[in-house]
Order: sequence, then C-alpha cells, then structure tokens
Amino acid sequence: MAMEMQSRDSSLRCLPKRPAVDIEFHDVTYTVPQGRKGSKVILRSINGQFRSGQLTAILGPSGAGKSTLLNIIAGYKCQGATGQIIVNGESRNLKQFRKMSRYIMQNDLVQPMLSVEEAMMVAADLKLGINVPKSDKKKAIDEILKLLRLEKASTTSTNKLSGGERKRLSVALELLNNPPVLLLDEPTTGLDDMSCSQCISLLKTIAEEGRTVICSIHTPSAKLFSMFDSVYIISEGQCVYQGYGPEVVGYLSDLDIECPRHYNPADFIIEVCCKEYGDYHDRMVSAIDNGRNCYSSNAAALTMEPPIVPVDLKGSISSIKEEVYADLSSSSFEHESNWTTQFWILISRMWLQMWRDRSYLLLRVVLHVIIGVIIGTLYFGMGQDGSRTLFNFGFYFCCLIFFMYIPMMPVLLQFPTEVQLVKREHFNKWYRLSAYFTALSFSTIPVQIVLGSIYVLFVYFLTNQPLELDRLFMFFLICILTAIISESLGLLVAAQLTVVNAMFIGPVISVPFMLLAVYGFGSGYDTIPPLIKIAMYFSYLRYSLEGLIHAMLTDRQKLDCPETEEYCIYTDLNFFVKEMGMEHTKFWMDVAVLCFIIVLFKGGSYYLLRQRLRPNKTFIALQYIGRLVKSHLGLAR
Ligand SMILES: Nc1ncnc2c1ncn2[C@@H]1O[C@H](COP(=O)(O)OP(=O)(O)OP(=O)(O)O)[C@@H](O)[C@H]1O
Repeated sequence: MAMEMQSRDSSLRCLPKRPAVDIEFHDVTYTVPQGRKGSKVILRSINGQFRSGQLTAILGPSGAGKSTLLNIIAGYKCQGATGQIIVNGESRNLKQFRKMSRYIMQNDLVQPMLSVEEAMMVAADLKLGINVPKSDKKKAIDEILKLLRLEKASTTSTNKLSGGERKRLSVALELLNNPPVLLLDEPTTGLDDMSCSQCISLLKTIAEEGRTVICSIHTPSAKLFSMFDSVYIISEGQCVYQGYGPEVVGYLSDLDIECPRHYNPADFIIEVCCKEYGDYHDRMVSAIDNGRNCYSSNAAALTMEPPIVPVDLKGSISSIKEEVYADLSSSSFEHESNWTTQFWILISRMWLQMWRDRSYLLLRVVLHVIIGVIIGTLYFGMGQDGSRTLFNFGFYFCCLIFFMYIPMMPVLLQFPTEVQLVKREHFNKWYRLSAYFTALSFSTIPVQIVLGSIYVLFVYFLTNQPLELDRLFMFFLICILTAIISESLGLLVAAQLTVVNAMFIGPVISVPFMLLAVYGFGSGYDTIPPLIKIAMYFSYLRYSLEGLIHAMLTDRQKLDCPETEEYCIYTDLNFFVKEMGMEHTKFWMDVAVLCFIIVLFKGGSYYLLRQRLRPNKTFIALQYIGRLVKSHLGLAR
C-alpha cells in the first residue's frame, strides 16, 4: 500500500506536458470477408466514449470483439471498419491521432540483449531527441521506472525479466514522451493476482495525471473491477454496459437479473453475456442503446426502465476542447529526432545487441573456421594443379553456395520475429521505417566482412590459390557481395512470411539460382538454348561465378600437369574460361551488376516490410484477392 501511495505521488514532472484527449465513437461496424460464406460482422454499430483522466476497462467474453475495438480506436486496423471516431469533439485525424496515442499490444515483445535502463535510454534518445540533455532523460527514465516499480530491475537484461516486469517495461517505454492516450490490449494476461492489481493500480496513476488510459481485460477480480473509473462491456460485437464497474449489479438488477450476494460482478455479467442465465443480450444492448448511453445509479429512481444517463457527447468535451485543441493540431507530437539521429541510435542498438550476444557471435566464427578448414582440406592444393581445374571450379562454386546459404539462414529465422517488434515501435512512432531499414542493412556488413575474411583466409591458402593480392581481394569482394545479396534475399522472403514459411521458401527459392548459374556446365556454353542463356542472367550467382572465374583464372600462365597424370585437359585456363562461356566477362561489370542486385533486393525488402506495416490500396486489394482465392480453394485456416 505504501508503495502504491509512493508511486501515486509521482507526476512525471520531467516529461513534456500534453493536452487531455477525450474519445467517442459512433456506429462503429467492423466486417471481415469470409470467402464463399460472405462476410462476418465483428462489431455491430457500437458506440461509446473514453475520457481523459480515467482508466477504462473493456471487458467481454472471449471473441466478443475487445481487441478489434482497441485496434480500430488505435487506428491499427481500419480496413473493413465503418463509423465515426471523434477526438475532442472533432472527427479523428488518424495521422494526428497516431502521433498522440500509444498502443501496447498483447505480445509484450521488448528488444533483447539490453538492460532495462539501456532500453529506456534508446527509447528516450529516439523519442525526446538529442537536444534534451542526457541528465534530463535520465531523470525522466528514473521517474518512470520508479512509477512502474522497475528501479530494482534497471540493470537486468530484458531477456531475464519476469512476465510482469516485461509488461511494465512495455508501458514504461511508451510513457517516455508522455502520450495523452494509452491503449493496452490485455496488459494483465499471464500475471498473478498481486501483479495484476499492481499493474492496474499503476495504470490508474498514469490516468490520474490526465491521460486517457484504455485497456482490455479478461474477467478481473471484484477488487480490480472496482479500481477502474469506467467499464465498457462488449458481447457479440455490441455494447451491453458502460459505466462504473460496481454499479453493474444495480444495472442488472434493473433488468431483473439478480447478481448473487458475494459473487464477483465482473464474473457475473460475463456469465450473463455468455447466456448462462438466459438470453438477455438484446435487452442489455437496448438498455444502454449499444453504448450511446452510460449507466449511473444516481441518475434516476428505480423504475421499470433502467436508469440510464444519456451521455452528453459534446458537453464536457467541448470545454476541454477550447483549451487544448490548439495543442493537438500543433506539431508537438512529431518525431523529436531527425533521420540521421534515428539511424545512428538504431545502428548502435543493433551493434550493442550483436556484441552482447557473444555466444552466438562466437558460434558463427567457429562455424566459419570449421567449414573453411573442411572445404580447404577437401580441395587441398588444387588451385594450381593442371589436372584439377574442374575440381578447382567446383571449389569456387562451393564457396558461392556457402555464401548463399550461411548469411541467409539467420535472417530467415530472426527477421519474422523482429518484424513484430518493428511493427510495435514503428506504429508507436519511435522512428521512420527507412531509418530502421538502413540501419539494419548497414549493421550486418562489418560482421559479414569479418566472418567472410575468416573463411576466405582458410580456404584461399589451403587450396593453394595464386598468391597475388589483387586476386585475393577480388575473390573476397565477390564472396562478400554474394553474402550481402543472400542476406537481402532472406529479408525479401522473411518480410512478409512467418518463420516456418520463410525457412521453407528461402532455401527453395535459392535452388533455381544455383542451377541457372552452372546450367550446361560440361557440355559447352554454345549448346545451351538461347532462352535458358537469358534466364541464366537472372541468377545473381551467375554474376558471382563469372566474377570469381574472371578474378582467379584469366591472365594466368598455363598450369603444370603433374607427372603422375597422362593427360591434363584444362592446363590452359583461358580455354577453360572459353568453355564456360565467360571469356568476354568483365570483372567490374559483374561487381556493378551484383551491387545493382543488392539495391534491388534491399528496395524490394523495404517495400514488402512497409506494406506489412502499413499496406497501400494495391496491397490491400492483393491481400483481399489472396484471401478470397484461399477460402475458395478451402486453404484458409
Ligand atoms: N480477420 C479475421 N477474420 C475472421 N474472424 C476474425 C478476424 N479478426 C477477428 N475475428 C473474429 O472476431 C472475433 C473478435 O475477435 P477479438 O480478437 O476482437 O476478440 P476478443 O474479445 O479480443 O477475444 P479474446 O478475449 O479471446 O482475446 C473473434 O471471434 C475472432 O475470431
């Protein structure tokens, strides 16, 4: 209790002041297509209001539409929704509203490998900008951590936080620029009773400071239920109650539904919604006029009709509006840090996370050493052996396959999860997506260079390749460019898919690239049909192979044929290059094409990622067609 009081004393003085925001919604309907079955209506002409300075709970049976309503109010889902959302008496400007509201989704993902304090400092740098002195940011962070009782965990790694601490950290991160509206989807799920009540008490403190705090919640205890300033109950996509929680008993009693003594009113109304005592759904919806009214027991004497107070949807709000609306339309919610700052903060965070994950880094180093030694041993000394030119060619191709798969697999495994985090951070306006994507693209280059060098040094010398610095450099350059392309291809695949699908599609999609790179090998380039010759130039590995062959085999003296061999067919390397159809290739042209492919794949991945986070009309139409096709073919789950 003492702790509760202590946290309530805090008023987040360090944070920028924000205006109060009241939200109303009218006739909100949300429909999703259901293939041949037509469409499914999830929210049905629902109305309601959420006030500033209040903690509001959205309750209802599972599948009632709580998360859907939160998604629509937050602006996270708009496609398929109709109706009106009013913010401080004016129709909601979604762009503006997204800047002033923060949505904490159910999956409380936080950036791994950082301490709580570091995660907060990164968020503070991004949200408050670099012009705010570090000491002020530190003060704000300390205040928030104290408010959310995370001071003791400030040095704990985010990977090691308990469920409750992780949820509180998700809230803390979003409090940094003091958003006036906070929406939380089931913040208490997975917490024990004590942590639940602590979490709700903290949210109440946050609301008391003038913010509009709305959270969806599953069957709270009677104690929790009474802590909310306002409760909004949904059943079957319609509002069945809006008002103060404990008054639900009186409301139901007015509808001739008696809540047993000592029974949790929250449990009882959910059971009523689930029709355990008969079908009262329509009566409740019409009593509250589907959320247009708000229940208050003080408003009228008990009559046959429930004492519902019509909500003055303009009245109280308009008084606030005059004071604050100017603030709302100002640019005070813009990104405080510019693109370059965001880029540097994000790339530093990525490097720090890579460095902290040292066991993984070490594993990758060891893997490059082991595979380098194995491949080097398999092709030992073949680089200048006239009888082994074909084996040597196999070695070059083997190196390219290594640099095609090894950098792609971690991306396919990690990026789909990372997208969920980016979705949350980007939706809550931490940074521009372009800044994030550029940081992501550059952050991995140093690691690729170091790991690539380890591998190249082992194989180059073990296989006895020519000891010429320019050839070594060209070999290395082609390997690194191939690695970067493969990584970009991984991003392209993983940007729209789940881990399972990405892990399947990524390797499968690489097979045609491999085949096209060496198609017709052995039978002579001239025997390849013209169409396949054209197709070969759609494989990036073909350019890598051309580059490697050019770097390693052109302008070299005839190789010696060992005495143990009777005849060596490819001692003349120029003849071999001609047989491969690569005699006219230019190394720097191949490098230029590889660089172009990197830009192409990166651009494609960025576009797909952007569409994943905020699809445009074409993409929405494509998704819709995809869903229709899937449901018509019976593939929709
Ligand atoms: N894209 C969709 N396609 C089909 N049905 C959907 C879609 N999105 C939501 N639904 C359905 O809409 C209903 C409401 O979903 P919602 O997630 O809002 O429920 P909820 O009240 O938050 O449930 P819970 O408490 O279990 O999380 C559910 O029956 C769900 O299956």
